[in-house]
Amino acid sequence: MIKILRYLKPKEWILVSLSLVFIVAQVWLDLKSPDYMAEITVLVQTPGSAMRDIWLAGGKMLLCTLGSLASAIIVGFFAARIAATFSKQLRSLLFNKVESFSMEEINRFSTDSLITRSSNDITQIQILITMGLQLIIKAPIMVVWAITKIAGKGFEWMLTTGVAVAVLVVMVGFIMIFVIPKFKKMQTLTDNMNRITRENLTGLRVVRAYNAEDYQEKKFEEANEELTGTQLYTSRAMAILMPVIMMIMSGLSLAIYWIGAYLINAAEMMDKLTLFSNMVVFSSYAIQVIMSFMMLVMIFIMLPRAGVSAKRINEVLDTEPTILDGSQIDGASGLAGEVTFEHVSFKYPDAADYALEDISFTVKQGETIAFIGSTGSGKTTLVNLVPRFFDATEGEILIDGVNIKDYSLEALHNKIGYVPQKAVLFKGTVSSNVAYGDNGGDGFTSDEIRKAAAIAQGADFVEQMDGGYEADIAQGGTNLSGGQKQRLSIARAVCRKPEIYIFDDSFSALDYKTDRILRSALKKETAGVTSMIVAQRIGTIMDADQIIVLHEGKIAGKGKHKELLQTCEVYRQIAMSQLSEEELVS
Ligand SMILES: Nc1ncnc2c1ncn2[C@@H]1O[C@H](COP(=O)(O)OP(=O)(O)OP(=O)(O)O)[C@@H](O)[C@H]1O
Repeated sequence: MIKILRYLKPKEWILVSLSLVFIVAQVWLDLKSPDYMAEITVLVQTPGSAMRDIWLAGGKMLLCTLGSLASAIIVGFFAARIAATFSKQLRSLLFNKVESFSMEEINRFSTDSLITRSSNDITQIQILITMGLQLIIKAPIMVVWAITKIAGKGFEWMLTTGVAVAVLVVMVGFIMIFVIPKFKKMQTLTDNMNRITRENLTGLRVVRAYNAEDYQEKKFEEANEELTGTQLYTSRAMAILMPVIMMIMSGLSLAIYWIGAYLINAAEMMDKLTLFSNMVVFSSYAIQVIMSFMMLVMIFIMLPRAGVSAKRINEVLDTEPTILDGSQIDGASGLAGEVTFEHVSFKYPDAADYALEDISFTVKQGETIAFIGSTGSGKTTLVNLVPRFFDATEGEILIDGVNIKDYSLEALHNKIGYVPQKAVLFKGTVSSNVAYGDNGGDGFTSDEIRKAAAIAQGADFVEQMDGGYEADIAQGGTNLSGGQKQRLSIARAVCRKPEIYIFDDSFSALDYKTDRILRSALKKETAGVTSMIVAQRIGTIMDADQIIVLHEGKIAGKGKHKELLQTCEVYRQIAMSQLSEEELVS
């Protein structure tokens, strides 16, 4: 918990210091009140006291109470401000950190856990600061101060107060031993709940189509029950704790007055008044001591859960991304768009086997290289190494003669127009989706957006949409068909005018005719740009300058379509399953 406080800004520390001043003032005022009460008690018991003096003492007591109230309100305001700005700061830090993560770190934490850490965990810290700042500072000061006030005012009363505090400490300790592990579990269970809810919402169509509502509900119910059970356990423990503290507090008052009655009874006439006044004052201070312990208990309730949350947030913030930024901006001159793999092997983190082994090839500027192979042969993995979504385990990848690790990530990504297997669209408009991101230039003009959409064969359907290029796109592009989404995704890559295109099975959602027209438009309009194409269809890649046939992560064949038909059995089998006899021999 302490570690996370390093993210508090100086301005917030100033507010914490000011809160400290007001809290000390509040404690002083709270502990001053009983002194005036003792004064009033003595005045009332002393014959011939002036009414004016009683009013004066009463007035001072009232001022103390009002002062304490004002201080509490001010501290409350400060605490709310510190908590809100600190949460904002943590949210931004987490967001930026997660953005710098490679797929390895994201998979390690899991998306659901990262969402809980950025929302629920931060809320726990916010609650602790809002409610706890006052208590954390006030309780210890109050305990020490109140004890010094009552010290020496009567051994019997001190002993009674000591016993009450001891009972309280044992009770709280006992409950905490059982409750703290549950708080830790609660955050993991919240992750689990988020995972199931998210899975259900994103896969809703499949859930319905397969009548899997009951199955999903059962999964949800199990997670929900477990979370509720844990919450109930902790709430019940706390529900026992509070009345017990109140009982100890009332019991202590009763014991002080009871002991007081005996002491006053046995005392000389002259000492009775002093003893009575001491008893009244002592009981007030003793209540303050117990109240302070009660505050400490509340801190103990909030602290473990917030502590767990702080640890989870720190875990993310302390994680160093495995993909480190280089500094190079430009590649070797005259090589714009050249990609070389030199004996590249790759193993997914925690995987036993290599997904790619000893891959070597070079594709020159303006050429098209295609990757084909059975499902799971490593095609996506291979192209994902180029934008450094993962780093190669062995070997080197060069772009324009420079190792991709030496480029700044921004410069590297500016060279690439990446179209993923599954089109990703963001909430906004057609234009904002096509002119997405930054390519290191001055942004994109509407002509460039239209041209990119036309090359991607998307102009016709965009113009028919309500609002054309300003038409709304729902989150995830749910108001578009698969092929339309894919075309906008391709237009986005075209619009940034990259040196290298990466099409990861990006044409599969298009019909054969559109696929062919789109590729010929791309070839014509973007001559000089290197293309790396992953495809399942032979028709999509048979014109490529170079085809790499992958089989179980290794290169099974390399060459042009006709050569491969002669030399590569894997390729021939794929081709035979897709092309007619005439197409094969032509
Ligand atoms: N994130 C991951 N973690 C661990 N293993 C993975 C991961 N992604 C893919 N793999 C494994 O790596 C291998 C290659 O997967 P890849 O997605 O590259 O295949 P692919 O040829 O693109 O398949 P497809 O044509 O079905 O898209 C597969 O065996 C797969 O199980």
